[in-house]
Amino acid sequence: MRYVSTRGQASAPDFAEAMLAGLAADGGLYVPESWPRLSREEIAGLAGLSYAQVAERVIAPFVGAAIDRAALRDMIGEAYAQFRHPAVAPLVQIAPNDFVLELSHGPSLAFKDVAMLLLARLMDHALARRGSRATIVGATSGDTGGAAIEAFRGRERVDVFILYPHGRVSDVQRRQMTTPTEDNVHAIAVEGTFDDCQAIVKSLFADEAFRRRVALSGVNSINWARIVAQVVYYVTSAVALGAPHRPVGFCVPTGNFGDIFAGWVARRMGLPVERLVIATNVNDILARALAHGRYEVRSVIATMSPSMDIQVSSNFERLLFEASGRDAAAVGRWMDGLRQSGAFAIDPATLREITGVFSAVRVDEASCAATMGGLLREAGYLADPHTAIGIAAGRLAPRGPATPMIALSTAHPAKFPDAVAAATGLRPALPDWLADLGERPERYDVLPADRDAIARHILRSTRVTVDAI
Ligand SMILES: Cc1ncc(COP(=O)(O)O)c(C=O)c1O
Ligand SMILES: N[C@@H](CCOP(=O)(O)O)C(=O)O
Repeated sequence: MRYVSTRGQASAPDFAEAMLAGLAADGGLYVPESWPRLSREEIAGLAGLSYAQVAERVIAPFVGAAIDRAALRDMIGEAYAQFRHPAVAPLVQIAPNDFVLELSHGPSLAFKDVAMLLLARLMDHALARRGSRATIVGATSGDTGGAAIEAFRGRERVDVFILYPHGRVSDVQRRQMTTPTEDNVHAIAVEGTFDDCQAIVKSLFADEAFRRRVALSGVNSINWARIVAQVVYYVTSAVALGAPHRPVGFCVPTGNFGDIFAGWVARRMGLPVERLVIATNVNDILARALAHGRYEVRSVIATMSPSMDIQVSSNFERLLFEASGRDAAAVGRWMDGLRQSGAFAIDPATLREITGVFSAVRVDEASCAATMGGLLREAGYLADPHTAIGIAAGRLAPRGPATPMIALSTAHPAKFPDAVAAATGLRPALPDWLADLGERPERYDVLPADRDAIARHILRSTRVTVDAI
């Protein structure tokens, strides 16, 4: 399978190259040249299979000949054996037609584990075949960092640098990044927002000399391999509720738009998804964009769902590319507008395509807290603030009366104990393997939101430079 960039000026010959590149050389994001399809019969045939078996069938067409099928099967098997629930991503019913898809049974207690544990194995495999190594640089608003550090810690072929906004992640999220002792992982507290961190990462990717010098790669959802692994749970959950014979809706707590874009991919492959609901907190750029056709960056507001405190929602670019009929020139103009003035207008035809499938609902802090409290009282369900935003948005979004709505539970409540305790009166405890997290020594560097300072820090610290390859 060949991959093309959303900006039209770069391509990758296969899955492995697209994965190792992370971001395309023209600044765009990779998507497959064509979309694989799952027929109704193939979808029906997934019923009763294990999560790993479904994952292999969904992921294999995107990987093509780049990785041997038996090796892919082994890596998938190993990755999903790390989950603490036999179903990997179990569905919980909270009302007659409302379900929660729990994605936080992995080692870092967030949905990021689903993709990251596989990505670490896929990258190792691709690097070993090339006899090379990589420096991974990622930005996190809280969860990607912990999952990436967990998945890549101690791996010989990669050094990992994670940029997070200083003082804007929860204590548990920070400690997951700062307490691992392996010397191939580095946490950097950036004096800025997540958007600053993400902009710095993108600008490092745009620096060809730096990119080559450190063999740069990425683990954010700008990396196609992240998205493809996330498609799987849309398929397993829809099939569990009757697909292909019964359509479903999904509501997804959204920040960087990677998770919900994976839902769009599942639909594009043939899964009967009636509606995809973008759930945002008060950082509502996507809700405003869908309502008014204008994507306009504002200042980030800190909330009790910090992982969604994002303005520049990277994967929206992939949706714009698809919804505009793969008009790379238009995407280039929109992204130029965003860089120059912090805004762009979406043309009416593209907006119609988007709103035909997606709805967007903004959930404020009071509704988020009320949803957490109500869920515990009425359904006995303890949700974290991100999940609560998804559930609240699903209740407010337009839907057919018979269509089951699946809210994605993206994090474990114990990652946000203060917010959960304030809303419910219950303070969730960390699971056994993280019980002493608060006592482990921390190790991190604090740096200004300055691209050059961060580039120098990475160059000084990485063991991977082209001279060393
Ligand atoms: C707990 C949690 N929920 C939701 C999101 C938003 O997901 P996405 O960035 O894929 O839209 C994130 C961050 O990515 C997260 O960590
Ligand atoms: N919410 C994310 C932000 C980065 O998203 P990604 O999916 O693009 O890695 C986080 O928790 O770090």
